[in-house]
Amino acid sequence: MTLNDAPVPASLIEPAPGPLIEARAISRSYGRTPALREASVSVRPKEILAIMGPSGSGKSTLLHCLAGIFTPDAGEVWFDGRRLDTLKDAERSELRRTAFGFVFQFGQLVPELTAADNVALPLLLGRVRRRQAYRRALSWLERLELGELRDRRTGELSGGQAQRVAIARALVMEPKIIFADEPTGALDSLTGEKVMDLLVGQARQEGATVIVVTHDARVAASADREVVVRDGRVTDPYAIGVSR
Ligand SMILES: Nc1ncnc2c1ncn2[C@@H]1O[C@H](COP(=O)(O)OP(=O)(O)OP(=O)(O)O)[C@@H](O)[C@H]1O
Repeated sequence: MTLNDAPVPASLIEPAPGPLIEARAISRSYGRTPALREASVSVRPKEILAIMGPSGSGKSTLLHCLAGIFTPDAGEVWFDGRRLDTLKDAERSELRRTAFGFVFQFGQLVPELTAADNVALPLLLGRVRRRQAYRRALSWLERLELGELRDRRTGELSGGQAQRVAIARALVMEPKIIFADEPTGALDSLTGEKVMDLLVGQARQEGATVIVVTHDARVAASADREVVVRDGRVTDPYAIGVSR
């Protein structure tokens, strides 16, 4: 076979997929405090992106704007070919409920409910039948090695167990994208590493995109790419100081 007969790799024929989610020069202030200044970032489908940067630099604000929880004062947010920041509140809430999953630092679980109840909850709110909702919830709890704790109230779980329940609850809806804000911030380093491995491993299996805000370089190391936020702007970690 000559070089000319060699099959052309698909990556050279097919264009790289466009971004799944993108912030275009977004700015956002809290009163007179600017938190984001024309920040831009784009994330490809199935990519795991870590957002790092000093305290107060605007990481959480960026994540909240990407997730449609906050609306930027200027700039645009695009998700899956649709402009997110100009959607009506009801449409944006529906998108958040169906296509987005969230894992925050303190899980945001309902402590009086059991692990199974917490994971089934988003399905029940989406009108999935009770029996099916619990079947799916239990299968996710098992995937996250929590099957035995299904009937335990989440207020009585350890931090690491609670974060795994929060991951199960985020993934049960089969979201296209998971937003995680310091998901391991309240855990010791070993537990944090395990929780992050589970989040990344399960997201990869499901083909979900993950955007994770973290201070922890080990958490960032399990991402495909990292960006750094400084003074409300996103900079490439390999070209510090260059605005994108
Ligand atoms: N609710 C608020 N009201 C007023 N200012 C706020 C509010 N939330 C954030 N800020 C300010 O906006 C800026 C960016 O905050 P943000 O929480 O996005 O940063 P961060 O990088 O996530 O910080 P950290 O790593 O400490 O969580 C900071 O100067 C912060 O003090």
